Amino acid sequence: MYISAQKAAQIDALLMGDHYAFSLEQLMELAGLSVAHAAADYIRQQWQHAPPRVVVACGPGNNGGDGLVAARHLHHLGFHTCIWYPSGARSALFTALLTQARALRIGVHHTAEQVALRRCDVVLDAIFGFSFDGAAGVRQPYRRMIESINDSAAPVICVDVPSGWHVERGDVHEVAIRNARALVSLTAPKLCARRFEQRGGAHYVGGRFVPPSLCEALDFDVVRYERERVITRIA
Ligand SMILES: NC(=O)C1=CN([C@@H]2O[C@H](COP(=O)(O)OP(=O)(O)OC[C@H]3O[C@@H](n4cnc5c(N)ncnc54)[C@H](OP(=O)(O)O)[C@@H]3O)[C@@H](O)[C@H]2O)[C@H](O)CC1
Ligand SMILES: [K+]
Repeated sequence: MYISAQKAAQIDALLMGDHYAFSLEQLMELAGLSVAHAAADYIRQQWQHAPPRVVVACGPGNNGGDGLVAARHLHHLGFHTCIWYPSGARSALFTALLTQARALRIGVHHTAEQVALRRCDVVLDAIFGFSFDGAAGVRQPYRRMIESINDSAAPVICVDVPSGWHVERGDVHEVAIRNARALVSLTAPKLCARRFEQRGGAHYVGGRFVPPSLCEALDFDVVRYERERVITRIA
């Protein structure tokens, strides 16, 4: 059920290989849509009367891309959303995702000061996913970003892996997201999700697009989803 960082990368490579032929754009859209639905589900359960502003903190890789997509879907689901994106777009895909967000008048900010994170906000953590390497610490500006999220004491919903956590061993690094309340695992939970569950966090899985034959080939469980939902809550 819980997979290593290596297996997560293998799943991605197979999905985008000749046999399944998904594009990165497709996978990111499906991932971001799942994240938005899981975040909306969690927020609606926790804040019944005054939905908070959702600050989507995006890192430099595809985890950040999932965040850019999720911000747009959260906007369509009725949430007040803004994007915190310190890096520049690294490809035409990211430029397009930023353009789509701006066209919806979603604010795109570069610095902590511009975002002005408040205790009553919810942070969607899309800083690092399964390719994070914490051996030499977290490089700037992401170190500062994680520290200011921790300082704000805002509750955090994490995309795929809580940022700064070791993908397999969990919360073992000095600089890491501390106030993680919910986790949205994409495709299949990574090993660190076990530690997350042990702390009592809400755990969702999104990935209702993974061909069962791929689960069989790489020996991981097919996730069961109810009715037409794109996510399922497993803890
Ligand atoms: N299968 C799916 O459902 C899909 C999941 N997706 C999401 O993609 C991420 C994995 O994306 P990837 O681009 O491989 O990597 P990350 O976003 O996790 O991070 C890579 C970037 O982070 C930088 N990095 C790594 N370590 C550090 C560090 N210690 N300090 C600072 N920066 C760091 C790294 O920089 P390099 O210079 O080292 O290259 C990268 O820029 C997965 O988790 C899902 O969320 C996809 O959307 C596809 C579908
Ligand atoms: K993350």
